[in-house]
Amino acid sequence: MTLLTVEDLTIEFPRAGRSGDTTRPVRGVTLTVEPGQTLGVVGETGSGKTLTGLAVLGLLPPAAQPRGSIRLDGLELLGAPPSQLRAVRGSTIAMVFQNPATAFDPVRPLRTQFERVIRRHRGGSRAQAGARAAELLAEVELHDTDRVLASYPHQLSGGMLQRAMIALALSCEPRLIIADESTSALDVTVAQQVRRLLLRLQHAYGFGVLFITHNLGEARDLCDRVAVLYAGEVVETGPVEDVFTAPAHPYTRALLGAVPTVDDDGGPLASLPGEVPADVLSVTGCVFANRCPQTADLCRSTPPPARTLPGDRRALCHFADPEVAA
Ligand SMILES: Nc1ncnc2c1ncn2[C@@H]1O[C@H](COP(=O)(O)OP(=O)(O)OP(=O)(O)O)[C@@H](O)[C@H]1O
Repeated sequence: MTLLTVEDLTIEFPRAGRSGDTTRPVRGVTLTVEPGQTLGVVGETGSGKTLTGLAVLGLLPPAAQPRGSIRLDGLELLGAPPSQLRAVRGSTIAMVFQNPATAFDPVRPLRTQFERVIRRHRGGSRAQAGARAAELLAEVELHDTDRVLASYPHQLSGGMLQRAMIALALSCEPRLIIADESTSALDVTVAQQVRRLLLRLQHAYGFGVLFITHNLGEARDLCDRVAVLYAGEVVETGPVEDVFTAPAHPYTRALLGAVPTVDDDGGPLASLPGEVPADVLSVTGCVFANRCPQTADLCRSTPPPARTLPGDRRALCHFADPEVAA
């Protein structure tokens, strides 16, 4: 069974000071994650990546009004009671954040924090939880476990803390890990080590990963499939190698054109000429039309359909064509 299915997810916010008026920074997002698979969610800043991840976690800001469907192992999460969502977050889904320092309590040593989480999940004594914490730290290649567990967060390097956070995430034996820019704050070498670690753990434990990043090189390094977001919509999805070697959507082509060498340490997305329309809801056709090098009259008048392409791919474009890029 598919692990995570997000279907037609739209997130609306009331517009400040304008009664009845709304913004819709996420519109019609559909994506899936299979067990043991990593789906990369890539896109420029403000494209809706984080809101999509927060919606899966049931942690959207209170003003957000989501609709659509988010199913985890077949269980509908959108609209589920808060107690059920808390239970899912404590067991089935874990989150790895960009800044591990903020995920840990700064005034408690790691041992206390690990023990609390492990005992909440598994029960048992403090000694048993401490032993499990040491096992988990060894699993993420932090070997001086006594010293690490006795440390306060500020006493560890960013890379060590990120590994510790992955260990904490593993402690609940998650089926899905949501990693939001989880290596962006690390230097290139440490970031790559952490990505390799995630891959190794994924093979060992079989969890799925929703990997949110603005870095195409990172997505290519880690992911099986990719979903490209533009202005709140998934404009292209497919197997990562196929999408990156022969992108079907002009936006994906433009992104890849802006980063000529998408290798292991490929940089962040370069900015493209032009801007996302200030009010995407007032756009009658395709929201990328004002920046697209291939715009036709049809693009300005009619929203593009999600076109299914060979090779388990989809693109939101009237003229989607993976051959164009080849
Ligand atoms: N609490 C909120 N109220 C209203 N609008 C919001 C709120 N949070 C986010 N948004 C809108 O949603 C858009 C998408 O935000 P999101 O954080 O998902 O983008 P992102 O793709 O993760 O960007 P980044 O890479 O910069 O984190 C934002 O540009 C903003 O317009």
